[in-house]
Amino acid sequence: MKKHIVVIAGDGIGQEVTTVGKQVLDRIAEKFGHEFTYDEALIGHAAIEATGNPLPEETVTKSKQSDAILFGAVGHPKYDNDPSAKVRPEQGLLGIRKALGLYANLRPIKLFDELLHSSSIKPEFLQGADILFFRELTGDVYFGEKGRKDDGNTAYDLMIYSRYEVERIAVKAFDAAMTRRKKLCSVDKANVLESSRLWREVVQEVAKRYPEVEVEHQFIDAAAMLLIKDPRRFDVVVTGNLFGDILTDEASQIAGSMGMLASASVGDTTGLYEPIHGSAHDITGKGVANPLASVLSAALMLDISFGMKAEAEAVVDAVDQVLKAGFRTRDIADANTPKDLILGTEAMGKQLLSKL
Ligand SMILES: NC(=O)c1ccc[n+]([C@@H]2O[C@H](COP(=O)([O-])OP(=O)(O)OC[C@H]3O[C@@H](n4cnc5c(N)ncnc54)[C@H](O)[C@@H]3O)[C@@H](O)[C@H]2O)c1
Ligand SMILES: CC(C)[C@H](C(=O)O)[C@@H](O)C(=O)O
Ligand SMILES: [Mg+2]
Repeated sequence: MKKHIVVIAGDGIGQEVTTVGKQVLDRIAEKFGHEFTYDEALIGHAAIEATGNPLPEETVTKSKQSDAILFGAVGHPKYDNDPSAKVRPEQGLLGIRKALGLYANLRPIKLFDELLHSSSIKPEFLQGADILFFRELTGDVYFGEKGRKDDGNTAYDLMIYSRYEVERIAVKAFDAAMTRRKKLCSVDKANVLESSRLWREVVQEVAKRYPEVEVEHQFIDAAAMLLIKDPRRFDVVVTGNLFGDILTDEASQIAGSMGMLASASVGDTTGLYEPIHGSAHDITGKGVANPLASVLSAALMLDISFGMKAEAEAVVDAVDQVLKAGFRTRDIADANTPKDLILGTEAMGKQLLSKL
């Protein structure tokens, strides 16, 4: 199959990890007889530096014309420490999600067996944990009206959801639950927020179309607690943009590290595949970032956008083999990991390629 992929590496470790993600895609193409062509596009701080705009029009055009997008990360300390900055790298990411109508962000929480004992959570609470988050991605407080009033002394971000926005993400989540363990947990704050009461109402309506799915509703505060206390109780979780952002960073500790969590942002058009982590200023340029989230995002691309199941499985299997062989990046190593098995980004990539 011929596929055209746009690589939007972005900022910080985004550059380092997408290099490995792309190498893995190349190896898959070679191994399975596909032809993948690539283009690059700017976003975030890198785009601001080059064009003054965190999301140049050209990036949107190239993305729309592609078959899939491999995304790295955006962010720069310069803006994190300057709340008054009007132009920010993160606007690039939010903008491309909106421009491409990528309303569903699938974040699988997959714990590789080999990492069971290196997690900060006790293995007896973790073994067998397997959660698929559906984070709504183009609505909520992220995209509601925002601003300042009273001479800048009051600020607001409107938390807003429309029925159709909740319905379409709920349908995707229920459809996925039907292919899994048929359990769905919807997370909101309906005891306080009106937008959450609409959320719950719509999820209850959609649930009637899926009588086989066992549905529970949890408030975000309780869900955050249950995720650590008993991760195995969850199968599919559907939630809003902000709650999903926070809960999945928390859930990264079930998988071992932020560097292990991949995601697929899908909707109306071209899918965008992005690790859940950011540009990680603290390790940028050190060559120690874990590339597996990018590699596993590439696997999601193969599966979801290209329908290449065997190819996707080959990638996940290679990750599994590398971990079984004992190799670790720093973030997933523990006190028992021999020093010579702790690899940098590039060396981890080489190990993966050797398994493919
Ligand atoms: N999708 C995105 O592009 C995205 C996501 C989150 C944060 N950000 C941006 O990234 C910047 C840094 O934010 P942050 O520090 O809150 O979050 P972060 O995800 O960048 O980093 C959080 C912690 O996880 C570690 N980490 C993250 N990815 C890793 C990897 N692949 N391997 C090893 N360790 C990894 C980092 O070193 C850091 O200690 C900010 O500017 C923020 O806005 C972007
Ligand atoms: C950088 C930021 C805009 C982004 C988000 O909040 O969606 C990030 O945290 C993520 O999880 O992809
Ligand atoms: Mg996040």
